[in-house]
Amino acid sequence: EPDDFFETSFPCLNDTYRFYLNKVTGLDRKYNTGALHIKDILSPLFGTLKESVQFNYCFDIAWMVNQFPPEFRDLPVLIVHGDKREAKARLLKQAQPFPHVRFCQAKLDIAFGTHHTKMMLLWYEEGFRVVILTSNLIRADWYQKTQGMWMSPLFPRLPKGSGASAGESPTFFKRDLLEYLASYRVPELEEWIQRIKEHDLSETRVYLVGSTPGRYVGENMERWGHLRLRKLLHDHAEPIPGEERWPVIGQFSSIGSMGLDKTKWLAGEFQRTLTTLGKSSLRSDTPVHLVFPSVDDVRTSLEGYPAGGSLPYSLQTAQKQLWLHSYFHRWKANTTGRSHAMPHIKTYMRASPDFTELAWFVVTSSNLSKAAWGALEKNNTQVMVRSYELGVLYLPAAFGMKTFPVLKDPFPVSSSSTGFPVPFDLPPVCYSPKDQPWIWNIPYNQAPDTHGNIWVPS
Ligand SMILES: O=C(O)c1cnc2c(C(=O)O)cccc2c1O
Repeated sequence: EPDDFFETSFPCLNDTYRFYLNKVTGLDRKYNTGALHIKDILSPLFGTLKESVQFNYCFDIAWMVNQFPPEFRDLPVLIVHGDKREAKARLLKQAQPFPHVRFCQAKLDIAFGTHHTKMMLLWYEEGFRVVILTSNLIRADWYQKTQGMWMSPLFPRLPKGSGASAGESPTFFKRDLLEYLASYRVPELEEWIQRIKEHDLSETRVYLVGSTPGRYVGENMERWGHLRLRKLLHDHAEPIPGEERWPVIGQFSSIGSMGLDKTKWLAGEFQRTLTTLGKSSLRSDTPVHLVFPSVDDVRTSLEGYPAGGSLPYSLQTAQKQLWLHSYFHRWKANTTGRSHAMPHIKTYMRASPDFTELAWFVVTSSNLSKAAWGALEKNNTQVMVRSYELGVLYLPAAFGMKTFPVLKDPFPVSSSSTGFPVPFDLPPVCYSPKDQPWIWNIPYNQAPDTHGNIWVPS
């Protein structure tokens, strides 16, 4: 069975949580044991590929084709993207030399919406696998950044004639994945919805947290974005004594416009979601730590200032919300050797006051923005989501635990550890008074980066 192969070929993978970081070039090898490159994900050791779908935002088609092993390199690949007009034309032109690469344009009918979702559907001779990740399909996203993924188990085919509800997981992942795919309302995904129905996804222990553009009312308000997360935390997490002292941590690589003060969205509806545990919710006294790289974090990174090209926080947005910057903490990841590998991963979690336990953990494509998570409108009777996003929620109950212990030293990996491998250092470290959040469209010419260069955006 390939999963046994999985064990023998990748003995150092953590298959408790199936949460992996991307390999980073230039680190001591110790910090890459148990990390995966895209070529590892597409390796025959994980299954004998027949066809795949790549949902993403940014694509280098020639580079992507080259990441498949030669024996899989001309198998059909469907690209699900959000490009329109000239951008769509450029994308399709990239695939001219590759007739096996086809395209599906996701509908983006609400302004400023983007197709951020990053997911691989891998259909093998042996079954089916899903990967939900944070990396674009471009070389730079797999080189010297901190990125993450959830890799599903190998889902075997169901016996012929199995009922529609067969192969469901305790977290209803199968239903939720099918609903997410159906939300695109495109013919190209129909055959994939059918294929997934024929497979057994029952070993899945994570909950799916997606966003699909739209304006939702009534029960539909809880299907996507942060109200989906709130519903899951309400239904499947337990209240914790003294929970108001359990900090929320949000970590992301971009930031949207969130209004003139914290009550407009962040400390209101979004914090109400992040502080929900069972019946209890908005704890306005709960500490909220936001992790976003400072200018110096970027300047001293492996990539240098160019890392900031993937941290698109604009001056226009930043200057409208200076109140936000008091929440900010540095990017520090000595635990994974990734302090100088700038984050493109996005994670959210609820930690104990001493940061030794987690009440839950999310890895997702969603940055800190209303577009991604949704925002309430019309006196809280409607929620508006602009973008496609996808992530997974880890809840201790789904792993037979009350909380997740935080794994102190995730590298080298132990395959059966019950500690959760949080990718950056806890507790997060506050910005010093001199620290500034990275802003990508202003010059930095006072201090050279690791490559001796300055940053002067055009
Ligand atoms: O991974 C993504 O989904 C994603 C989306 N957008 C951007 C932008 C932008 O939207 O201007 C700029 C730089 C990087 C990204 C990026 O990495």
